[in-house]
Amino acid sequence: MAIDIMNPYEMAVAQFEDAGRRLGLSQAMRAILSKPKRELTVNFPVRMDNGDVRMFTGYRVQHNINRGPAKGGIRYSPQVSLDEVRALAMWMTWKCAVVGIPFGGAKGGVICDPHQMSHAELERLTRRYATEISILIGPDSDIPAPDMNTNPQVMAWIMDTYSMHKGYSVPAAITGKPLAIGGSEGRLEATARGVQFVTREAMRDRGMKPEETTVVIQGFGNVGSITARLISEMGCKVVGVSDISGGVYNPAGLDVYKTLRYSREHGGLKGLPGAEAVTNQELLELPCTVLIPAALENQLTRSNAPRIQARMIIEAANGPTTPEADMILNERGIPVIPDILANAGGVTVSYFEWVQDLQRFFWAENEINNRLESIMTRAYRAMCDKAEEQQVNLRLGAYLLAVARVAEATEIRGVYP
Ligand SMILES: NC(=O)C1=CN([C@@H]2O[C@H](COP(=O)(O)OP(=O)(O)OC[C@H]3O[C@@H](n4cnc5c(N)ncnc54)[C@H](O)[C@@H]3O)[C@@H](O)[C@H]2O)C=CC1
Ligand SMILES: O=C(O)CCC(=O)C(=O)O
Repeated sequence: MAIDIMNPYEMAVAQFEDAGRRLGLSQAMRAILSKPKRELTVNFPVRMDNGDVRMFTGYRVQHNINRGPAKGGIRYSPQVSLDEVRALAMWMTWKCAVVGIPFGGAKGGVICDPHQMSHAELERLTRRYATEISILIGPDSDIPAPDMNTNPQVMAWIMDTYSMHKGYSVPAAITGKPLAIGGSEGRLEATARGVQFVTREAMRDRGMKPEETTVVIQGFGNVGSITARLISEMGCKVVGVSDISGGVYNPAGLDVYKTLRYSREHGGLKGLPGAEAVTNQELLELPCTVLIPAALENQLTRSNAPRIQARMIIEAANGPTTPEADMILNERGIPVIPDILANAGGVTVSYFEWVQDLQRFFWAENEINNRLESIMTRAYRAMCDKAEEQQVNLRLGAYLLAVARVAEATEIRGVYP
């Protein structure tokens, strides 16, 4: 591990502690909120297509459930670790609190490489993992959703497996499902749409005109690729994008629709005609107005933060910026719109999906998008006001709001003596 790459859980605790100290939370409250409430590790067998049986390890961590049922995605990746899932669960708690939706925070993960598995293997892995974590999940207790390398199909298998155990369909047990089984209009685009609303507000505040704004996006999956489309529809010029295979750059602007089609047809961005190939590290340091990390944690570190040329960073990924990089960017006057706010559009529409499933009453897409816009812009404004009032950066502004809400719920429930 490179020296400036941080353990994500230590990073999440450091960010929380910063807010906890400033809020004057008691030692007991800080101890409660810095630890996950429940952690489940499951080791389970899956029969592979060649007949072999392989063991897999998965996790489901609930950080806090004082404001409502636990909520958060499931990640499939060879790099998943318990500390990563702990961090992602804690970030979910603050995310739900900062946008004011009635959930606590959770996250799940399975150590696997879905790109090396067949559809049938992935289904068997998913169903077995869902069974193993079914002691925690449910519409009133813990509601999973997609994250990296999981999608509506995976959510459908989890919903089906959970429902098979119950003996009836329980759509509200999971969100991010296909529309045919109780998914919500707008959920697929929701995280990116939230990123777009927040980017638009942050640009307006700084007098950045879309036609003069260049954007670089790291990650071209659900969040990154749809963000690229929505941002270019806003009139901004997307000059660089990347995926795990590397990045592509054209200072004159990429044709986002052609790029999307190329990536779909070729299974990635590598070799995109009319663009210069760059590495993911080079991509982050390209000249641009707005940089949007939309892939992984630990991308902006103390090593590259001094060389970032963007005038503003929007964290579509969870945890892309280490606390050291945060300090450097802050000193350099580069605002960072923090993950817990910037990418909260996904969980916000997951909340709408859960409500619709519980009521068996579905809303139109424009209603979803309008409600999302109003929640995201209100939360963005509240974060800016808090940061201004306390003379702190935007991450701390968002944390002060979120942590205070979770601490208040914890205190008022009297869950500690
Ligand atoms: N899907 C959702 O609704 C939400 C996702 N997020 C966060 O957004 C980020 C992206 O998630 P999704 O788009 O859902 O995942 P995805 O699996 O759809 O896409 C991930 C993208 O990142 C790229 N990538 C993977 N490893 C990389 C590396 N080492 N360097 C550069 N690129 C790499 C992949 O090639 C892919 O293009 C994650 O941090 C996730 O936690 C946050 C909120 C909600
Ligand atoms: O939609 C959800 O419930 C959670 C999405 C997620 O995992 C995230 O916001 O990081």
